[in-house]
Amino acid sequence: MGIVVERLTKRFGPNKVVDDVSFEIESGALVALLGPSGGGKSTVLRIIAGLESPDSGEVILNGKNATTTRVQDRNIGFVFQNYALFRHMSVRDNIGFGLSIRKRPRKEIATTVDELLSLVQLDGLGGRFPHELSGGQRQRVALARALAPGSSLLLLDEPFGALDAKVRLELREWIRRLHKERGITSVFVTHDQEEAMDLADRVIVLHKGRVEQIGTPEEIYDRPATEFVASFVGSINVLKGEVRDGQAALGTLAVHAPPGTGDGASVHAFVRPHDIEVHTRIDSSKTPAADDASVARVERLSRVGWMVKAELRLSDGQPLSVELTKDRVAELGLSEGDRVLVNLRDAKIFVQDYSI
Ligand SMILES: Nc1ncnc2c1ncn2[C@@H]1O[C@H](COP(=O)(O)OP(=O)(O)OP(=O)(O)O)[C@@H](O)[C@H]1O
Repeated sequence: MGIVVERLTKRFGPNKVVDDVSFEIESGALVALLGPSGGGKSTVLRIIAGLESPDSGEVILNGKNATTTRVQDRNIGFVFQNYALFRHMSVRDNIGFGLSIRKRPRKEIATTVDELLSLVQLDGLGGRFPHELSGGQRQRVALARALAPGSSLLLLDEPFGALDAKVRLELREWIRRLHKERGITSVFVTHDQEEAMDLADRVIVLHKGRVEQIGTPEEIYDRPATEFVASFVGSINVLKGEVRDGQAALGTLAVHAPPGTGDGASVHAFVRPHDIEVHTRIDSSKTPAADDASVARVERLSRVGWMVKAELRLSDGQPLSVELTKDRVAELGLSEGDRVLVNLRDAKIFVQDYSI
């Protein structure tokens, strides 16, 4: 099912929780609504589901205006964070619930439930009750239940929220698999950027009720449209400066200015920690690229898995976070207090004009 959301607005009392939100989701896509808590993600999802009505704007499902269509007529499966299973019903009855209320023949219900039990690999557990299942299993029942009525759109609101890290990863695999096998348009809400980037083929970043950016995970990561996106998704250095003679002067560092910016324009450069080269003076004699390097002091080195995070301070006082492999740190013989030379890899820097 394709979704078009057009200029949605929703207020709760004085708060504009959804503020002129528009986006399109292609049929069969796996999309994340990503943003910090309170950004309006759940409200947007609930409006698509028909559980909430917008103050203005439209929801178009499969080319038809569905803004006022009743929930039960939208053909949508919904999965919540807290499973929301019926406690007094067996797994089978939970999964078959949507079909029972639609008065489907018993035989059809039994076949569909069997099929779904095996899809979510819970064969043999149909007679259990929710309290006899683990968190991950319960969430798989919730998924199966959402799929049972043959929904062509699956909406998942923080579906992994209540689960521990290992089960979250497993369930991520589930969603990936289900999505691949069934090709159902799926939209999930998350505040976890890693989860969104890993699972979704498109990400919609929502902040304070507004769309900050829509793109593939790569676009969001490599070309953040706003400073908010840059800092929310992955870690990044923000260096502030201004354009002088076609160069973005960022304190002691300089990179190419973005096209179309004139002298005096104020710019922010976003640089990922792993896109910064570090040399020692001795090492730099082998590296011609170090000509335009800037001097920095190593303030702190800390291990993060197989990487080393180095907190540097440029000679103009700006902090700079750098990530290096352990091997590179050993090769440079780096320790805290050392003076080093840093290079920004020009091609990896995203410079934004903030003067307008
Ligand atoms: N029914 C409601 N009545 C009043 N305020 C609400 C209601 N639903 C949501 N809100 C408020 O709207 C804002 C956005 O909520 P929403 O749940 O859409 O955000 P979210 O991005 O999904 O955040 P979270 O991850 O915390 O759920 C919040 O400030 C919330 O308190």
